Amino acid sequence: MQALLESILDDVRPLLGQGHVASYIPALSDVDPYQLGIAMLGTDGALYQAGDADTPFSIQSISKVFSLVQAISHGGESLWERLGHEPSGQAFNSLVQLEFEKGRPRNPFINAGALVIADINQSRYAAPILSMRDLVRRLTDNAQIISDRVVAESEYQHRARNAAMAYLMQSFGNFHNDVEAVLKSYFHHCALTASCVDLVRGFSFLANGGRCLHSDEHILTPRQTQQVNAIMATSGLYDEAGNFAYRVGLPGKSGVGGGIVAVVPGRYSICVWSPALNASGNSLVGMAVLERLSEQIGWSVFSPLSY
Ligand SMILES: NC(=O)CC[C@H](N)C(=O)O
Repeated sequence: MQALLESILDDVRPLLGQGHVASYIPALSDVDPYQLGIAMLGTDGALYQAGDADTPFSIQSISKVFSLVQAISHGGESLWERLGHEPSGQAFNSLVQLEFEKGRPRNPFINAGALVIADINQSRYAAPILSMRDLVRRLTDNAQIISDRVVAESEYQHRARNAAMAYLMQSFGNFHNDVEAVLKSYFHHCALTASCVDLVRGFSFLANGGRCLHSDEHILTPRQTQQVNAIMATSGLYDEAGNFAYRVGLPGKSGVGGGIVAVVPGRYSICVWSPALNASGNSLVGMAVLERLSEQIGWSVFSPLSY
């Protein structure tokens, strides 16, 4: 497995230099686009890593999975009264559908949906920024995880689009807390910084029936785990979710920091990171790595041979 990861990284290195780092968040535009790392954690505890797998990066929308898990664990099914679990077929920060559908976001992994989830968590926690950071520290088994204040501040300065979504939802009665306060929480969640190795630990419960691998903590029920994986598979890569299902065939979640997490249910959590993005805001080289991995090992939740 180790040799395979190394050879896949060597294989895709010529693609480095294609795509663009996210520049609409100025603090992310300075990141060196030539970085590339991968980590994989088996449910048997075996950890494999290659390239820049220990380098922390901005997890951005990967945090939307942690926020959803937090909301499910205190609210259960009731959150689906405020948003759906249908793919959107739109960009992660699109506004059009939101007005047509009367302020009810399609799913928790587009920005509008994640803002509703952040609003739900804001109602529940006295210190929403810290409670999310602590959840991520617990899940990744890394007490050093922090939210990068420079990134969070930069996102807040350039919040117009996310603010427009939140105020639009408020106008439809689907936003309960102070919009500016929820935006700050949301940006701090996006600005959490973690490495590929941290994130494979952080996502191990989704490969392991809801139980965290290192602590055996029960994070979600097996049924809830399957449901979160299903939403990742249908909506985790925004308007590229179909392409990801076709090319990779695993539940996945991307972020504009260039990270993509994928889950092989019952077997592995995987995280690949390379900062330059394609037109849908997903890591260009990350997609290529996961495609080769899935091709060479034959993993896909759509293939009977892999299970
Ligand atoms: N796709 C992403 O990673 C987007 C997250 C980013 N913080 C935003 O709100 O725009």
